[in-house]
Amino acid sequence: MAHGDDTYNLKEVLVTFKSCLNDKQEILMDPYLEGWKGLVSFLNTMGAIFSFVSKDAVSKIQIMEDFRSSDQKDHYETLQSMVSYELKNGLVDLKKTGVYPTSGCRTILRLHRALHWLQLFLESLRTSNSESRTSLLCIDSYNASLANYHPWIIRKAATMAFYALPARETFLENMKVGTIEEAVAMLGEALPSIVQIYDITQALYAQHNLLDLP
Ligand SMILES: CCCCCCCC/C=C\CCCCCCCC(=O)N[C@@H](COP(=O)(O)O)[C@H](O)/C=C/CCCCCCCCCCCCC
Repeated sequence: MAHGDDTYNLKEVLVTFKSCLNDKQEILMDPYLEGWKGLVSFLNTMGAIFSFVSKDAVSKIQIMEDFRSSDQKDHYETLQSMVSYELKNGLVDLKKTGVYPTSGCRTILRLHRALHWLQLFLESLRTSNSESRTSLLCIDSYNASLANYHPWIIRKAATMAFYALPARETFLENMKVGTIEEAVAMLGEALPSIVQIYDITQALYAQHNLLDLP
């Protein structure tokens, strides 16, 4: 799926997240980035109001894809190998932004925080009812996660954009995975892998004191 490609199949995207773990419970970079690219394609259908979000996600995906096509690509095969390689070689700005403003570790940390938002949002979408407002579900999930890392101006812009989200039933229909009930069931199937990826990444970053990278 290319950047900015507006064709998407959310079922495939969420299945891609399922394929992120290898048998050593390491997170494979390529399907992780593929999953994000699919989400961005879906986001692009939500209107130009989200283009500032989409651009930021695309630029972070691109940074990681550049690592994956560089001479050092093997070190970026999993999140675990990336952390070990970058730390061993002093390639991460640990305290303040300096020589490595776009290290793999800090770039993945931004996507990882966004994955927490996604997890909360999908869970609330799944368990809400037809009366619930998607915009409010999204605002609540955002405030409980990503917003804590964003300055006032981004929080304001994000909140305004969330009000443009369609009603819950339209949103679920836009997912194009069948009926509303089927879309809800698909969220239930996809969430455990997203939670697992989030938890493994969180533990990896906590173990190496990387959760506050500038
Ligand atoms: C099955 C249902 C599907 C739900 C579909 C969700 C689609 C979401 C697609 C992409 C999510 C966007 C991920 C955004 C990554 C943001 C990373 C970040 O925090 N970046 C900030 C910090 O970066 P640095 O400056 O330190 O490099 C950056 O400042 C942020 C800029 C843009 C604003 C980010 C707002 C994030 C809101 C995320 C919610 C998206 C709303 C989607 C609504 C469906």
